[in-house]
Amino acid sequence: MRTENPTHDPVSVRLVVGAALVDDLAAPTRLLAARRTEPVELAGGWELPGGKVDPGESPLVALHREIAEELGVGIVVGALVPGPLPGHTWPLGSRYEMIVWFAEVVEGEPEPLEDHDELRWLTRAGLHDVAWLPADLPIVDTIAARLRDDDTPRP
Ligand SMILES: Nc1nc2c([nH]c(=O)n2[C@H]2C[C@H](O)[C@@H](COP(=O)(O)OP(=O)(O)OP(=O)(O)O)O2)c(=O)[nH]1
Repeated sequence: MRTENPTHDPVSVRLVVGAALVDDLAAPTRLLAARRTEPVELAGGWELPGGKVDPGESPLVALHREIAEELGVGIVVGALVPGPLPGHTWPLGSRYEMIVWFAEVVEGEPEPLEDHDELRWLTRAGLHDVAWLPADLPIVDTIAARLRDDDTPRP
């Protein structure tokens, strides 16, 4: 049985993988945010697509699996979004830690197939237009520092 663990002991904390999906890994200007549909206490909160690593599964395999299941796309994975915990993970409350990579869609168009009911591509200026889950706020700030301002002319 898992125990509550405020110190993020990796033995009892479950690893979650997340994708910071950007429009272009080489020159990112937009980040994909996804609105959760469950559980009820998290529904309506915005997050990075991803999910729990299955027992015996490698984190990168889990990332590709979760993104294919949730969004129906293939991705290429870039650099880590380095978190403050050992292994560059990010704390998600006391039960989970998340490892986050930048990634870019290389096959398909993202759709909210599973676990989400809306997707939005956010520019750096609009990153806080959605209500991120609380644990995601420092992650989003770190991603923001890597995004370029979107100066593409719009019709
Ligand atoms: N995927 C994801 N989960 C997050 C983020 N922020 C955050 O607090 N969480 C929490 C929500 C959940 O409690 C946990 C991840 O679980 P999940 O529900 O996404 O995992 P899963 O897709 O494998 O779901 P399940 O099959 O176990 O139901 O981490 C985030 O940005 N992305």
